[in-house]
Amino acid sequence: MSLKLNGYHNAKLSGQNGTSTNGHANKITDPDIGHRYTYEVLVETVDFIKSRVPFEPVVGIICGSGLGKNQIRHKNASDILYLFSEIDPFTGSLAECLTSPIEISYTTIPNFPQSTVKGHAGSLVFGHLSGLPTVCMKGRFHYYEGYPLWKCCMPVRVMKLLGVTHLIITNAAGGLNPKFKVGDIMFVNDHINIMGFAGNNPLQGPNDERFGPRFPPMNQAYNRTIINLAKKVAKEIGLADRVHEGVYTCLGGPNFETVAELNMLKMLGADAVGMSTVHEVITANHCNMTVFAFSLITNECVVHYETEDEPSHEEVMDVGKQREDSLKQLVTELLKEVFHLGITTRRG
Ligand SMILES: O=P(O)(O)O[C@@H]1C[C@H](O)[C@@H](CO)O1
Ligand SMILES: Nc1nc2[nH]cnc2c(=O)[nH]1
Repeated sequence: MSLKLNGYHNAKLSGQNGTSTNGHANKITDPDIGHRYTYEVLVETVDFIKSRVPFEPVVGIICGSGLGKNQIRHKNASDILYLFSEIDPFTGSLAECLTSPIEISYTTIPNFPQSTVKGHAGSLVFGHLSGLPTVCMKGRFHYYEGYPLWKCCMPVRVMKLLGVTHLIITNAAGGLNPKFKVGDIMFVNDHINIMGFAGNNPLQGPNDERFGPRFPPMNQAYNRTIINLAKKVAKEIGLADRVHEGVYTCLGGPNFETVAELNMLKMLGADAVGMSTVHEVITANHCNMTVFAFSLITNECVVHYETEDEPSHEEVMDVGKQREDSLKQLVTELLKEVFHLGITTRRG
């Protein structure tokens, strides 16, 4: 059977020549786990990107809902889209902070999934941020779009192969912690992988040691030094009373949670809930990237039946728009500090 994925034959995605930890050849027959991106397929994607971008990014940024939606103005209709006018450094989406940007639409990148969600533009933007070569994902992939977790996380491995050592992951999330207000920022210090409890993990299936180990640790998934730097930077730019630290959890979505579910998540120790990030963080840690993640609290979770407020994606995007200037300033200033200190990757 020959299925087509983004114009590339399934066979190309299912070579499965990764090393199995028990020494046996990987013979995949289960159709659900047999169509992953092999190392070689990702190299093909990376080669395409490298042929269009004249530098290697060291910083990767994944823009959350509402934080990566604006289209950069284009000079022509080709697959590489050059910015031609100067943009105010603190207006527009996070990607607009990049100087001399080169934007590549996901639709033109071999093997890349496509964005289907409002507020997720669907392109990679390359440029410099705080003087550092950076790639920014304007639009991420979610499980509820119909993508399996390994596919949602494919761009993380692409970034790794492009040279990215430090990944900044942003998301929009509902606040479970009663201290959190709409518009606050939560630096993620840990997560609860609820989808993983049921065995749904982006690393499920054959392990290719060229990416990372079969059994990666996750107890230091979020770089402590960067969280502390982010707190310092937040203070310096006047955000001290709007930032918190906390535990993020992700559900599959697309529906927002019931009152009973939210109360359960609170009891479990989650401070914010969203529909992304956890699997990206797992994939990034697996391949030895240094991770910093933060949530923009776009709504307060409704934990009482008497409350009539309802969350909506429109509200999520509106809050993203309102807070994007602060977030951009935070990321820009933080990056200066991170690379001044020279923080190394997890495994040296
Ligand atoms: O991509 P993120 O995690 O920032 O988006 C959150 C979760 C849903 O995609 C969306 C709901 O409004 O916001
Ligand atoms: N699951 C979930 N995702 C969100 N993204 C933004 N707000 C929310 C929320 O309340 N719940």
